[in-house]
Amino acid sequence: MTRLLLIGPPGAGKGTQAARLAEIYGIPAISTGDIFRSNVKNGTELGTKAKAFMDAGDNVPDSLTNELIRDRLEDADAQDGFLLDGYPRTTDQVRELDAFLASHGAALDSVVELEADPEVVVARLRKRALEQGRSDDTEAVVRHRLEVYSEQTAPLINVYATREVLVTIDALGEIDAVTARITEALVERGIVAADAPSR
Ligand SMILES: Nc1ncnc2c1ncn2[C@@H]1O[C@H](COP(=O)(O)OP(=O)(O)O)[C@@H](O)[C@H]1O
Repeated sequence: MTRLLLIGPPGAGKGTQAARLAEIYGIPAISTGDIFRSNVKNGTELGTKAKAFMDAGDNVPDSLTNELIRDRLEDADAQDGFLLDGYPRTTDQVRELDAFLASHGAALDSVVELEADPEVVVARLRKRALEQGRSDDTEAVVRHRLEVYSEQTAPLINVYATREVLVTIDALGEIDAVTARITEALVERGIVAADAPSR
């Protein structure tokens, strides 16, 4: 049973690491960004409401996001653990997640912060824009997403540090090396068993 959360600026590699950690630990990776994007693609009501915020690089309103996560965390596959990527992003979302977990008698095991220099993440996102063409990867929107991150999301790192669940990982370097840093740190802290695979 592992309940993990990945936090870090856009472009730090949360999505990439989330997919790998989910596979290693056999838990679902739940990415609010991916869920919103698939709703936009499928033209759902939620997608229609979220699209303008996403294209501007702003957070989707907490009410929509909280509802979506509440539903997703009720799914059968999330009952034995999960890895949240991109949620919570605001103090209101932290309160919502705390209340949800408390009402299920659960708590987060660890919050993994992926730390990366802002200029490096801008460069990474520019490269991704060329390769994948995400509509929120233009330079101006990327810079705005970084501002939104430092204003609304970065303060959450202190909240989790105070609760002593924070693990800070250097997100620079090879993808495999970053995954290994995370899995080693989780073993060191006794959050996952030492015989769990490390890659
Ligand atoms: N927890 C959330 N709360 C509000 N909006 C969100 C949340 N997660 C994702 N979004 C929306 O989806 C967009 C893309 O999110 P994401 O894929 O996590 O990208 P990144 O972290 O790389 O900026 C965000 O800019 C925002 O509009």
